[in-house]
Amino acid sequence: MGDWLLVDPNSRTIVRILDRTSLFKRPAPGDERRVQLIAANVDTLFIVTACKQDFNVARLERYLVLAREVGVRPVVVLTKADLAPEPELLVDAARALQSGLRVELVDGRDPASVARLVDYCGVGQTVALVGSSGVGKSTLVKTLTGSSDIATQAVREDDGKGRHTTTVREMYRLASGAQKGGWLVDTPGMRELQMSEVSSGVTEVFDDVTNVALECRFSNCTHVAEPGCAINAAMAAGELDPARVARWRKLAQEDAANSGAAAARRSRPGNAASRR
Ligand SMILES: Nc1nc2c(ncn2[C@@H]2O[C@H](COP(=O)(O)OP(=O)(O)OP(=O)(O)O)[C@@H](O)[C@H]2O)c(=O)[nH]1
Ligand SMILES: [Zn+2]
Repeated sequence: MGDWLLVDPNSRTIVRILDRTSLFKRPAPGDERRVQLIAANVDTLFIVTACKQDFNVARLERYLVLAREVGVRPVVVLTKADLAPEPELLVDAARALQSGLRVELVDGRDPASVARLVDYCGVGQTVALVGSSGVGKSTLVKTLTGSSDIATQAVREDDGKGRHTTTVREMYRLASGAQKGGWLVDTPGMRELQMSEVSSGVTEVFDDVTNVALECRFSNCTHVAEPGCAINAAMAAGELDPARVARWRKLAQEDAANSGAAAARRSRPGNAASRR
């Protein structure tokens, strides 16, 4: 979902699908050699997390890696601001993860509070939501679409026979005040994205660590006990946070393992036996 189509206004037929500016995809369930497309042309990714128990730096970093890899702008949306004693501390913790990272603190139920997100939601903009269950994504959808009943906000799609049918409610029209805005994607597929083939995302989100790693004496340094390891030296000198280094290592290893498995699946011949 999320493709922009060039449509002939007279015949109302599709002329072509416009080139995608971004694309979230994953291995297709059931046939992992194929890819399933999840959302195209997303401009902004709202990484939704609640100020309560849900707040977790490692989880935020995972979503930041995905955003970077796909090339969409990440915005951390901290919900349930009204329930946290000192939400500003969490805002600071999130901002520290990446220079220039935008972090917005909201009470998702309050339109005045959610209004700070409208800049990302204008006409022509597509926003996608990610975040754990219960953090307040549906509540944000309701407030951002200006509807108390999101069931009425279903996307209308052409069914190919010239009639409009109402399909799955995973894409919503945003409203900025009385004006129509862009589009909001809230699909379960976004919750099942994997850390696979995201090595450039990992490198960029953890550039504080990866820049130091460039200084290691051996280019294939594992940063465990090698002589001349710049990562170990920087941790010893208090210049790198060992916890962040550990999170980087875990994500990089997870990505390498998943990416290797994905490449192996693709190279496996399909139905080799039946072709003989
Ligand atoms: N106090 C407070 N409660 C909120 C806020 N945002 C959401 N809630 C409440 O949190 C609960 C969960 O919100 P949902 O919007 O259903 O969460 P969700 O992320 O859509 O959850 P899933 O559908 O399971 O993915 C609901 O009871 C909301 O009313 C907020 O900013 N402040
Ligand atoms: Zn090293």
